[in-house]
Amino acid sequence: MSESAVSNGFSSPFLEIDRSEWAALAPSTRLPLSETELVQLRGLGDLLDLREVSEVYLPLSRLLSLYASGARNLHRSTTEFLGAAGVVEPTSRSTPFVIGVAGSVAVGKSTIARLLRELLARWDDTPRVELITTDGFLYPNAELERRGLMERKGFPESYDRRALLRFVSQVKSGAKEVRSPFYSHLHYDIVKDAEIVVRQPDVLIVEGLNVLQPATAGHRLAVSDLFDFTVYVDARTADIARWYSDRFLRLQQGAFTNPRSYFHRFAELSTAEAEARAQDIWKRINEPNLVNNILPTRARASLVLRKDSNHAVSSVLLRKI
Ligand SMILES: Nc1ncnc2c1ncn2[C@@H]1O[C@H](COP(=O)(O)OP(=O)(O)O)[C@@H](O)[C@H]1O
Ligand SMILES: CC(C)(COP(=O)(O)O)[C@@H](O)C(=O)NCCC(=O)O
Repeated sequence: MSESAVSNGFSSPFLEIDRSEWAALAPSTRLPLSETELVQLRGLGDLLDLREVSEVYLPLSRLLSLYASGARNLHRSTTEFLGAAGVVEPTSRSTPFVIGVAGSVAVGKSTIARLLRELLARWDDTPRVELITTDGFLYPNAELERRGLMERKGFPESYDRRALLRFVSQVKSGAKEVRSPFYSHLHYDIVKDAEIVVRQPDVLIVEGLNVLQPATAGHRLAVSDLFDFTVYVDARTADIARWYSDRFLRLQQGAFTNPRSYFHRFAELSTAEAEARAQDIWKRINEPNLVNNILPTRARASLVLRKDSNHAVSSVLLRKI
């Protein structure tokens, strides 16, 4: 374990835990996930194997469930304290523990968020876990076009940040049922009349590129102010660019062949042309967003997962408590 240097010369707020130390944390409990369940969670990747799950993500899910129980205990004690003076109802219910998952396009956020949802739900303290992605809060394409932002999809200004903040505030304050709009990667747009409904979970995971952004001038709060814990998924930019391109090529041979896909016009490209197209989108949109908007938020995370070129986590940076 060592002090980390994600901090511009200041004494680092993080403890850096290398892979083998972190793996030693894996509880002796049996992995609460079968091989079949795991296969369903893999998404498009082949490397997310049982070893990675048990050495990295199982301890992480345990740590998160400890933080969630800690928050619930704190709520219980403060309710008792404030309830004695009649300031709050003694029966006031603990509100959901909210986890943000941030990082570049194609770094593996959705794979990790889906896995954490499954693992967390298997711990006794956090059985009800819901997951939303911030793409549901992108402005619809028509509005992005009106604002001249079609080339900036995924940049902070391409989201309806007020609606996202309202959504998470409502979940966090214990509302019975809260609705999020739905974004389709197939249509590359918000789908009218579709929605995701969140009903008082124990844990809400909010996954998205920009969830760690602080409030901008003139705004009192950002969604990051409502998180109880945040995870930043980190890797070398050149590796992420390759993962982006690999995923693009796989989609080109799969989802893009669907005539309803926004990217159907790319289905007939040769591999070299498709690769060039992926690199062009990466260079014009996703890399500048990573460098200018996403990376600068890394030091705000509660925990940073550092991945190697094959997606294996090489170290974990945990904010000192
Ligand atoms: N742990 C992993 N092992 C192997 N491949 C992975 C892993 N995580 C993600 N991938 C692959 O990397 C690409 C990007 O992952 P994804 O979760 O879709 O990223 P994001 O949600 O950040 O855009 C996908 O092709 C995915 O299958
Ligand atoms: C939909 C996204 C903005 C990601 O949104 P998120 O859920 O992280 O808020 C991104 O996957 C995307 O489509 N970016 C636009 C550039 C591109 O097509 O890769």
